[in-house]
Amino acid sequence: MSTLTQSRQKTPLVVRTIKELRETLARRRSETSGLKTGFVPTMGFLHDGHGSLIRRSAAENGLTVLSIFVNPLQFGPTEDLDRYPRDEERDLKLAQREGADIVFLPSVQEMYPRRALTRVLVSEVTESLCGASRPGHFDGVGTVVSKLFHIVEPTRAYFGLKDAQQVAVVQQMVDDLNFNVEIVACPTLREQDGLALSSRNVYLSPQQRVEALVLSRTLQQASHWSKEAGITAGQLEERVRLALSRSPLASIDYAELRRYPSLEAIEPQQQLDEALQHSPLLLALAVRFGNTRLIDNAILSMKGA
Ligand SMILES: Nc1ncnc2c1ncn2[C@@H]1O[C@H](COP(=O)(O)OP(=O)(O)OP(=O)(O)O)[C@@H](O)[C@H]1O
Ligand SMILES: CC(C)(CO)[C@@H](O)C(=O)[O-]
Ligand code: BAL
Repeated sequence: MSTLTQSRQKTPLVVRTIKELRETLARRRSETSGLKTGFVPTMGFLHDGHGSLIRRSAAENGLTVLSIFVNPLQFGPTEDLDRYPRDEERDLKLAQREGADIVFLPSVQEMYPRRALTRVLVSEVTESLCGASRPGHFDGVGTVVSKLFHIVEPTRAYFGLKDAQQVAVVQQMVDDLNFNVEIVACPTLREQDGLALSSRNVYLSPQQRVEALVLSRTLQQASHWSKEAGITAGQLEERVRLALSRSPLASIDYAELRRYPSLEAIEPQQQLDEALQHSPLLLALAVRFGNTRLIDNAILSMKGA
């Protein structure tokens, strides 16, 4: 990864209002016909996982818009909205380095100026995993992503597979509501030791940071176990929970195998090789270390797929 001090790109334009963003986009589009817009929605405190999304967008589109907005609607009342990490100056340097053209940084007042009465609710795919353990979370995500898509009108939007359920929810919403945007699902970037990059990693104490490796380590083991002849979904989940529970600081929120992207449940007695003939499977983990909740996952596909 290049250093934050490198600045080979033009300084991105920072825009804080919807009106200015719309006017800027209209101007750029009228100057260049057929201009493709890539969009990377984030909550800021950017890391190289975000960087990989911005880089890909910049490589695939004439214009890249990055949004940084900590969306209150997707946080539960006891969650970390108030202490969510923020560093605008550092974010703008990373945005510049990775090739963002416009950074949209709205205030809460700008995004939700009046009593907001409309919500975008996606059913079924939101009812398990993070949707079950964070009630209302995906209503907030669906609502803000819809608003952002209406404001930016992107050709393509880039989302990370670390949040695999979010990708499934957004794709479902785009299909159901006929948003004219291509959703691009991007692989999870990891630290050298395997920990998935996440803004919330900053909350971890040194000891929790070491213990947090149990997520990626267990996912790797699970990918080997999934290839054992005759292993069932229930057996795999059981081994995964046992491996996670060996870490003294880890408290399991969920560790589940589901079909992907439908997120349908799998019968525990179903053999994996049989289940995989119908769709890929998502092995999704959410684990707490003290007050910090981390997620990670692996998508299992048929051999050679
Ligand atoms: N390690 C990563 N690799 C690839 N994409 C990522 C990674 N981490 C986050 N993203 C993606 O970046 C986008 C913005 O995510 P967000 O700003 O919530 O970052 P985050 O690191 O996931 O934060 P948090 O720690 O709060 O979950 C999402 O599409 C998310 O999936
Ligand atoms: C997509 C998103 C920016 C919506 O607030 C958020 O859920 C995130 O950062 O993944
Ligand atoms: N990356 C998902 C945003 C959230 O945890 O609220």
